[in-house]
Amino acid sequence: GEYTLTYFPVRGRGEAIRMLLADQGQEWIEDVVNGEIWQKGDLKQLCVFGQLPRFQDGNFILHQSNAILRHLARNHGLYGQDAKEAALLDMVNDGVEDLRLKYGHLIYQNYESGKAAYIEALPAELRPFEKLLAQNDGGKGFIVGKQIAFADYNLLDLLHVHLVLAPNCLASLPLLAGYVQRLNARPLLKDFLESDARKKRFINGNGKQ
Ligand SMILES: N[C@@H](CCC(=O)N[C@@H](CS(=O)(=O)O)C(=O)NCC(=O)O)C(=O)O
Repeated sequence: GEYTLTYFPVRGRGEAIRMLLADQGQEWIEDVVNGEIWQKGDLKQLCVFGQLPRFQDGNFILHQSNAILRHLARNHGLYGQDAKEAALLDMVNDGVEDLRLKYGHLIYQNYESGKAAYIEALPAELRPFEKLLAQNDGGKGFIVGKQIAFADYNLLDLLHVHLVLAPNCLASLPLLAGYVQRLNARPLLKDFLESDARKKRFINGNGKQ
């Protein structure tokens, strides 16, 4: 059905969804909610958990960014080739979520005081993904199996935002560095990354990055 993403004018928890849709050649409506509108509360009270993103697939409404990614994965062949690959993709996506939560805590709770220590610890936080790449076809492909999956888009977004926070964070993680370059070069994703909408979009809601 027709896709609509209702979210704030930030990358945040919406960007992996946007990159999946763009790379899969899908169109969608950006229903952008700014802070003022959100503060009124009318929309918030309609949201299952009082939060955004909200995704509409025709008249089917879904919340929770990871549930949205998985819904799109099921409908676009982005959940691996079998149950084992699907399970590994869930493992990877949960690992992305763990680090995303830590990143969100840094950005929104203790940016000034926590930034140095966070960056110091970052290579160790990212190394599990380097190892997973190394175990899959020498790290020259995707995070699991032989095809791109929803967890790739979520991991790519996580790497994008960490490269802004700490430009050298992949210096000791060559497979991840190559992975980012390789995915960024995918024609439809490249167009998306070069679009004005992407370029003008803040990463987080408080302007910190
Ligand atoms: N687990 C949820 C978390 C959603 C969430 O935290 N949304 C925040 C915005 S952001 O963290 O995704 O940028 C929100 O709606 N905040 C506004 C509010 O809580 O009133 C998800 O993954 O979708």
